[in-house]
Amino acid sequence: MAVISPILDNPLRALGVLIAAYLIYSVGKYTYRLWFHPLAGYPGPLLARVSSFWATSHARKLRRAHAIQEAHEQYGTVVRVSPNELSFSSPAALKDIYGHGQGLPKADFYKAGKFTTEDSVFSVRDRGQHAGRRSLMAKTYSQGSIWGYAPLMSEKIVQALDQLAIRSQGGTQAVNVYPWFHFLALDVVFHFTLNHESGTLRTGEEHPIIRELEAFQAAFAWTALLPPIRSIGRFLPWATVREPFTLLHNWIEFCVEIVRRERGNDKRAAVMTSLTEKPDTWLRRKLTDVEVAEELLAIMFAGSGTSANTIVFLIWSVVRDKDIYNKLKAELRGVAPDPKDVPDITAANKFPYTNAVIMEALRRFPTIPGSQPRIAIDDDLVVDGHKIPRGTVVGVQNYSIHRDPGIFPDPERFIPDRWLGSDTSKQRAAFNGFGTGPRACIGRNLAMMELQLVVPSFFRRFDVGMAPSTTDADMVMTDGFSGGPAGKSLNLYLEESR
Ligand code: HEM
Repeated sequence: MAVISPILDNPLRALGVLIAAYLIYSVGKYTYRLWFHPLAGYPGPLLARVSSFWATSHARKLRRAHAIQEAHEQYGTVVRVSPNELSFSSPAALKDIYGHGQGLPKADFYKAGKFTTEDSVFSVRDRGQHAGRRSLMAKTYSQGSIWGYAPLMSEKIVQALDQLAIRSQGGTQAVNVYPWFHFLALDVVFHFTLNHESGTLRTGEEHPIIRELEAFQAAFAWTALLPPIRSIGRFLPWATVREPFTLLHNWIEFCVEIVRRERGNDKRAAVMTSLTEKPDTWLRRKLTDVEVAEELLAIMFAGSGTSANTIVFLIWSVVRDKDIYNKLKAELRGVAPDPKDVPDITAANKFPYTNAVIMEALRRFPTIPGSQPRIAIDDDLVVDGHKIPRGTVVGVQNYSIHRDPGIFPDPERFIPDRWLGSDTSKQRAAFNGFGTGPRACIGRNLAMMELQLVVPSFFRRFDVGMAPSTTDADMVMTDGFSGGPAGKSLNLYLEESR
């Protein structure tokens, strides 16, 4: 006490002691992380090795995946991207992290991926709990069930293309197709989950849920940075923080209300039936209204922007390359005599060049571009030959593995032919657009069907020209966990084809 009281008596001296203590603590922490941490031997940007600030600052600028890719180009296939996180970029790592047995559990990062206070199949981290929830829905997402939904999806595609045709006035007016493919993708998942149409395709007016979906991205980013903000965000005085959480709250209320209403409806959507009828094997009871709503919210988020942005990037890539455009048009003229036809899904599944274009769009523009972080829970984990300490966060980001020049030569170029050779097994082993293993995309069949129906229908129906108002900067991919074009616009001239 005799030593402390002269310090406490003098506020300036007390402040100096506090600052000195903080500096000593920080120097100690950074020295440990740099030289004595179990990951100290891994290369990476200096700031990333001592602090998570490097990764979070790039995340806030929506370019975390790009920064990590630059680090891979500089340091190789394994990079330390945070004091406790390694990013890998090899097919072997894909198998080691996501593929084997049950795969590694998702990292705490996914806690931010909850809409309500409950977990969904997307956010849940426990492997047993995940298996229970996923098995409830697996049949609804099988290819057989999804293909049964093709006629309804085709109707929606015709609605969307008709709206584009009206707005393009015979090819004389540039049309921004970006919102229309978002309306379409949203209406598809809306109908799939809620058995209702959102109305946007008929009226051309944005459904409030579109803004609410966008708001979730901002809320997700804030929550990943500062978890407690999730419960207080909508009461805060700052509009930039308050607004996304308020919109998110409205969206949750809307979904819970629909679940309450739909439970007793014998014409409810198949996904709703699968979530409400049988007990969850892990919980050993049926799901509550909020738990069902959480699943629906997750599906709408995971299944709309991802598909829509893939379509937008694909169209842009095709229209700017005359050879690819002509090859695609030639294939489609050969298979669909009527330009206004939406093809049958069993036929569309086999259009060779169209499917190569789709694969190349999913490779070049993976709409989940960043790492899908997992946690090492055992002491004996080996990833691509590296022994990984327990507790380390590990991941492979699609933005990087899809740009491996050894597997995809000239990776920045859009080259559908790379999917058409006699042996494409190397490319397919490195393709991770829908994830790998037990946590891979449950909606893959729905997304693929959407791409396989939209792409031929759009390019068969229209002769397409790029409007000069579309710039390369508009089409730079942002990474806000899901990736999209920065400018949120793709302006095109669309003339009815013959
Ligand atoms: C082109 C479109 C799509 C792409 C590129 C895509 C990609 C992915 C990827 C990479 C994952 C793994 C994420 C992770 O581990 O963090 C994932 C998971 C998931 N996706 Fe998709 N997705 C698409 C469309 C859809 C659709 C249409 C739905 C639903 C209707 C959907 C629902 C989900 C769900 C629920 C998960 C979590 C699965 C689990 O953890 O068991 N996705 N998706």
